[in-house]
Parts: sequence; C-alpha cells; structure tokens
Amino acid sequence: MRELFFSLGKAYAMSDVLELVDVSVIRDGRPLVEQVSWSVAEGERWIVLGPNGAGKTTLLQVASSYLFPSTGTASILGDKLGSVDVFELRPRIGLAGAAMADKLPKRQTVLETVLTAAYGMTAHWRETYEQADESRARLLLDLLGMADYTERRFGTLSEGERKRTLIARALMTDPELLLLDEPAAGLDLGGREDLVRRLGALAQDPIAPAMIMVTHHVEEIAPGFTHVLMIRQGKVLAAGPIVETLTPRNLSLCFGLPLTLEHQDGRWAARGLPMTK
Ligand SMILES: Nc1ncnc2c1ncn2[C@@H]1O[C@H](COP(=O)(O)OP(=O)(O)OP(=O)(O)O)[C@@H](O)[C@H]1O
Repeated sequence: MRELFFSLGKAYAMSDVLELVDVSVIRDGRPLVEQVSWSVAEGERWIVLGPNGAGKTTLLQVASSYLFPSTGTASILGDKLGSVDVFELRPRIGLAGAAMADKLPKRQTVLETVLTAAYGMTAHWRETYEQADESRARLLLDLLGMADYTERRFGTLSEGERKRTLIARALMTDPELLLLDEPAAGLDLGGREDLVRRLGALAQDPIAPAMIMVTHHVEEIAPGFTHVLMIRQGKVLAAGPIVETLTPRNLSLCFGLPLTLEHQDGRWAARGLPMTK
C-alpha cells in the first residue's frame, strides 16, 4: 500500500537531501539567519525548533528554493541553488505551511486543492486531470483522514482539516523532501494529537521522503523524528540526533528561560520552572 504513495529510486547521493554551508540571509543590513551549516540525509526526519523570530521560516524558504542565501551555498536534492532551474526542482519538494494556504483559492474543493499540486498550480484551470492523479489525491486524503471532505470547499474547513489537506497536497508530487512549517499551529488538543499520530506514522515509514518540520513546541514532535536543529536569533544553537541534542540545557538556552524537559514513549514535554519568591 505504502508503495502507492512513495517511490523508491532517488537520483542523488544519500547525504544530499539538503546541504547548507555558511548560509546567511541578510535583509536591511541585518542577518535573519547567520552562518548556518546544516546537512540532511535521506531517511532523516528533522525538527527545526526555536522561538518566534528565530529564523525558522527563513531557513525553510531556503530549503524550498524560494529564497537564495545572501552568502554561503545551499544544495537541495543534489543541486546547488543558483545553478539549477528551480522550476524543475520545486515539484520534488513538498511544502505545507500557512504561506501556501494563503495562496489557495477558498472556493476550490478539497480534492481540487490536492490535485492542482500535480500540475504545479494553486488553482484549477481547465486542465483535465488524469485518473491516476485523482486516485492518488483520494488515497492521500484518506491517509490524512480527509476522505469524507473531498467535495467540501477549502475555505470552509476547520484549521485542523485545512492543515491535513495541505499535507496531502504537499505529498501529491511524491516529493523527495517534505517541508512542514508549523503544521500543528492553531490546533486544539485533539487536533494536535491526531496530527502527531499521522506525522508519526509518516516519520516512521522508511520509504517516506526526508522530512523537516518547523515548530515552537516540543509537544508537537512525533515519535520517529530523528534529528533536531535548534535555532536562536538566526544562529544554530545545537544540531544533531534528537535524543542527544534536545536536552533541558539546550532547550533553556534556545528559549531564554529555565525549562524542564521530559521524554517518554517517544514524546516530549517541556515546562518552565516555578518563579522563586
Ligand atoms: N523580508 C524581510 N525583511 C526584513 N526582515 C524580515 C523579513 N522576513 C523576515 N524578517 C525577520 O526575520 C526574522 C526571522 O523571521 P522568520 O519568519 O524566519 O522567523 P521564525 O523563526 O519563523 O518566526 P515565527 O516562529 O514567529 O514564525 C524576524 O525577526 C522577522 O521579522
């Protein structure tokens, strides 16, 4: 069944999903991210964790080829930004986030919203879809628990339903790299837990694409995520295998206050220390 979703043959070396070397992005003379070096290999599932304004979305924009570094080099799926046609690269990258949601027409059905990704478009426009594409879109919507919503208009969905539709959409092109920008933001407890379960299944699937998920909250990290990059004020504070790197000390440094951290059954929970009188 899974083979329907993800293909096996990849055209790049294992280590080459993403390779940033000394990447800085500078706007108005200020670095939004500074001297970031980071590599993501096939099979790895990364969390990018950090406070508001740390530079997480900026990094994801570089990883999705929508933003070029001001200095340093970025290679995505074996191709260096600046010497590759990004329009050939982008279908190989699945991207789900609020910025994408804003571009999608609200009157389009959920099925059309997912299908248009197969054609590199955001809106339905006279193209006739192939049966195979429609079958894939329906299967992905089913995988994300959206099978009963295919004819609903995208604009009428709840936040949780919208988030799950966007992930199905991001998987439509069978990407080699899946980028999720705060997929659990705005979800209630049930919605978050449902999404964490689905992302956990995806993360633990050995033939699913390499994944990078941006979040502010350790509670949103699903079992199966293997690595974490912790970022503060545009700089990498720590990066590496999650169990070694996601420590109370690093988390406290990252968010700038003393925090306790629990890790149980693959899930994480953080709490601030009580105020001393
Ligand atoms: N085009 C721009 N010009 C100037 N500053 C920008 C631009 N885009 C982002 N910034 C600033 O860069 C910093 C990093 O922004 P970014 O959106 O990457 O952070 P983030 O970690 O994703 O934040 P959040 O968690 O709040 O979404 C912020 O201070 C933001 O105000």
